[in-house]
Parts: sequence; C-alpha cells; structure tokens
Amino acid sequence: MIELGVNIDHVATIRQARRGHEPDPLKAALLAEEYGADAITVHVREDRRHMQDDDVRRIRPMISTRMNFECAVVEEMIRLVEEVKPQDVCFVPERREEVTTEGGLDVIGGFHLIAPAVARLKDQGMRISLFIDPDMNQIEAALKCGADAIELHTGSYAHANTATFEYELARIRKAANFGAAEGLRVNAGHGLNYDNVKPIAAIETIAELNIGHSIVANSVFMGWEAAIKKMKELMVTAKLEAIRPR
Ligand SMILES: CC(=O)[C@@H](O)[C@H](O)COP(=O)(O)O
Ligand SMILES: NCC(=O)COP(=O)(O)O
Repeated sequence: MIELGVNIDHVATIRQARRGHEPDPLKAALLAEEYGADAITVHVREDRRHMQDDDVRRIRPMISTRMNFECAVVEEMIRLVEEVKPQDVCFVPERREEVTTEGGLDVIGGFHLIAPAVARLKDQGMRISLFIDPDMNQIEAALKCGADAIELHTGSYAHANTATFEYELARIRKAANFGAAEGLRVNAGHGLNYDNVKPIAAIETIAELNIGHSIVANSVFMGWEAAIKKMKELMVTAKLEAIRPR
C-alpha cells in the first residue's frame, strides 16, 4: 500500500516558541501512531530550531512503528544518530539561514562525505535514505553511495502553478519509477497537503510519504486525530484508485 511518516517537527516549533514543555512531541508521536502513522519523522536541525536532542532520545524507545531521523551529513548529527539508533535515517541538505529545506542533497558533489556516512550507519543496521531532487544523475549517485532508499523532494511540485504542475508531477513519476527499477525504496515528501497529495500517492512505485507542516497546521483547526486520518485516507484512496484493475 503506501505509508505515512508523520513529521512532528512543527509540534516542537510551537513548543520552542515559549521554550517550555507543551505541546510535547512525544505525545504527538504516540498519538500519531494511534491515528494511523506508519512512521514518525523528526528532523534535528543543526540550529535546533524545533526538535531537540532530548526529544529524539525520549521518542525513539517509546514508539512502536519506526523513527525516520532526518539530519545533515555532519559528524555531530551522525553521532546523535548512533546514540539514538533510529530504524531509518534520511540525510538532507541544510543551510542555517533557510526557512525550510530548499532543495535536495547534492549527492554527486558531496559523494566523498555521503558515501562513508551511509556505509557507517548501514553497518549499524540502519536503513539509509537520501533526500534528493527528482534528478536521474542524483539517483545514480545515491545508488553508488549504497543508499537503501531515496526520498524525492516534492517542493517544486508543491509550488507548481497550472502551467508547470504536469511537468513537475511527471519528473517525480519518472524519478520514482527509475529509482524503484534500480532496487531503491522510493519515498517522497515536502510541502504536501490535502490538495496536492493524491497525484503523488497514486504513483505506484512510491512507498512512503513524509508529511509534517500541513498536518500540524490543519490540526489547529480540526484536531491531531482528524488531521492525520484525513491525510492517510487521501493517500490510501489515491493508491487504491491507481492500482485498481481497469
Ligand atoms: C527534509 C524535509 O523536507 C523536512 O524535514 C522538512 O524540511 C521539515 O523541516 P523544516 O520545516 O525545518 O525544514
Ligand atoms: N521530508 C519531508 C518531511 O518530512 C515533511 O515536510 P513538510 O510536510 O513539513 O513540508
């Protein structure tokens, strides 16, 4: 079918607005699992603007699905990953000044750093994904790095207008099909919401979507349970419609 990784970063963003204790990302993670999340995605940024080291330390032993730990390819983060031991790790690019993750990882340019980091964590039993743009050359580099999975950055698709929508969707479909044919697990995410998720979820070779900001934003008005269930239902419906024999 298709899996939903609920990204809880922005639960922590609200908590960090007052540097207090609520809302607690651990509570968000446990409830997200109850409401249909297949994984809990967390991004510990180098500037610690939302998730904190102690959040991931507390969440990892308590959840019953799996933790998808997003981080930059830097020694400090790799050590935290080694301590926390998430099931999945997704290496992402990071710029301190960015509002959010602007593009995919340059696996070709950063090969000398990324390949050893992938091997180091794979040796410890973790499944390693690389967050990349839907670009064939980057997928080939991800394969050479030994990655188990790729996560296709859907930001350009999410920001597409009526003139560019089909082009951006086709790029993701082509990249997903290529990655899957080469034996990679293909995930996708960034900027997905109730209006744009179905065409991505309908791509048969995509195994998992990681979605955060829109779910957290909608939960303000409809509640955490309804916000997660609505996203999961849209994804599953889209996948079933895509695989139903015609
Ligand atoms: C890598 C990625 O796309 C997500 O982690 C997303 O960036 C959420 O975190 P930020 O909103 O801090 O970028
Ligand atoms: N990797 C993408 C992710 O985890 C969530 O991105 P967003 O839904 O918060 O834009």
